[in-house]
This record gives sequence, structure tokens and C-alpha cells, in this order.
Amino acid sequence: MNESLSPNGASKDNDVSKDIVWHEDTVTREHREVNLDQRGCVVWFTGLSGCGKSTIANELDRLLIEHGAASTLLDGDNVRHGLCAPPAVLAVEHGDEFATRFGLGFSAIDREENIRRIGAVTTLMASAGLITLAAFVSPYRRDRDRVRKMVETSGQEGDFFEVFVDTPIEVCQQRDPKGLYKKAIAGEIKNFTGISDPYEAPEKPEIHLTHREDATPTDQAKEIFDALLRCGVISH
Ligand SMILES: Nc1ncnc2c1ncn2[C@@H]1O[C@H](COP(=O)(O)OS(=O)(=O)O)[C@@H](OP(=O)(O)O)[C@H]1O
Ligand SMILES: Nc1ncnc2c1ncn2[C@@H]1O[C@H](COP(=O)(O)OP(=O)(O)O)[C@@H](O)[C@H]1O
Repeated sequence: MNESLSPNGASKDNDVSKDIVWHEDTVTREHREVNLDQRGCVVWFTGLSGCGKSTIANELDRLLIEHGAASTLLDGDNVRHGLCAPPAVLAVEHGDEFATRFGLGFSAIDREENIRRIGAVTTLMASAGLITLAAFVSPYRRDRDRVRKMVETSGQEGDFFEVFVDTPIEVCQQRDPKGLYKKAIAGEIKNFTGISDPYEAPEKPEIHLTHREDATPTDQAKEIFDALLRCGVISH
């Protein structure tokens, strides 16, 4: 780990929160990874709504658990019911001012905060030795790159696997399991990724899942599983 940086990648010299002092764990990451016989890491799925992120991530989670690995999964839709809830959900219990300040929607800055929070959580999970799967549209390159920096500063280079689920928007629209594309095209949903909001494709993802009609979610999950084996994240 880079000693001149805090675990979140901030420089220790100009870290403004001087009174919040990082506490080194008694149980080290290495100890946990030896116990688990695996390397903690983050497998970050990015792609359009409907591209297959959640399905493939869940399939990979199953393959890992059946292999005896310790993995966990964070999914955009689910996390937006709790940690990154929208204002409407927070207002009920916390009131409008709190909800406006802390609730997250889909503006660029709200997506930035959504991904920042998940980046911090996945960094903690990876440092606990877990293979941490994260499935988020995460449309902005800068947001994803910040998570990469957090994860690799806390651990080491190679701990972050960006998986680009590169399903064409036409296929995503055809699938449209939640009817969101239909609503977005009708103008009922604003800032919808790919329709009325940008998606910045990864330039050098560790794993690029190009679209093949004959590829099942299991085939795609297996491709990632085999990559994790090759990198030594898990052992044979
Ligand atoms: N405006 C807009 N744009 C994109 N997606 C939208 C939007 N509104 C709701 N949804 C649903 O929210 C899911 C995306 O949430 P994420 O947290 O992954 O988005 S982001 O990473 O903050 O961009 C996404 O889930 P998936 O379909 O599983 O990707 C959508 O179902
Ligand atoms: N490889 C695949 N082949 C065919 N359909 C798929 C594949 N992967 C996902 N799907 C289907 O596409 C739809 C969207 O998948 P989902 O995982 O919800 O996408 P996302 O999480 O990116 O929004 C679902 O109905 C799912 O069953």
C-alpha cells in the first residue's frame, strides 16, 4: 500500500480531516486472504440498463460460492433501496431537507456520489478478503476510474477488474424487462442512460463481454471466473 496516501487515496499531507485518524486493523488483509485462500478484489460490471450486469454477476457469484470462494454482490437497483436511496424514500423518515441533501437520483452529480459511496464500500469489502462483485450502470469513466484508484490504493494494482457488458442498446431495448426504455422513449423518465443521458464505454476494460446471441449468462460468467483463476484471485 502507498504509505503517503490514506486508504481512500487522499494524500496524508493535505488530508483536511486531520482529526479523523485511520486505524490499522489488528487482523491484516493478508491474514484474511491466507485464511480464505483467495485474494480480495472488486469485479466491477458496467453497461447500459438491461445489458445483463445483474444476471451475469449473480451467475458468477454462484460459480464462486460453488468453488468454495467467499464472494458478495452489490447491485445498482438494490443499493438504491438503502445506502443510496432516492429523496422520496428518505423523506418519509428523515424529512424533506435531509432527503434533498442525501437522497440520490440520476443526475451526473448524483451518479458520481452513488459510485463514490459504492467505491468506498467495495474497497472495504475487498480489504476484508472478499471477492466483491458490483453491478452498476456507472456511465462515467471518471467515476469508475476513481473507484479503481480507491481499490488499488487500498490493496494493490490488479485488484480491480472492470467488466464491460457490451450489449447493443437495440438488444437492451428489445429486452426492456422493467419497461424503462419504453418510459424513457416516451419521455416519462428523464436522464435515462443511452436514451437521454450519456454512457462512456470503458477504453481498456480487463474483461470485455461483447454481445453474442448464443452466449448464455453462464458462458459469460465462466469467462470472468476463468480470468480470476488465471490471475490467481482464486486457486484451482
Ligand atoms: N435515469 C436512469 N438511468 C439509468 N438507470 C435508471 C434510471 N432510472 C432508473 N434506473 C434504474 O436504475 C438502475 C441503475 O442504477 P445504478 O445505480 O446502477 O446507476 S448509476 O450507476 O448511478 O448510473 C438501472 O438498473 P439496471 O437496469 O439493472 O442497470 C435501472 O433499472
Ligand atoms: N446472455 C444473455 N442472454 C440472453 N438474455 C440475457 C443475457 N443476460 C441477461 N439477459 C436478460 O436480459 C435482461 C436484463 O438483464 P439484467 O441482468 O437485469 O441487466 P442489467 O442488470 O444490466 O440491467 C433480463 O431479462 C435477463 O434475463
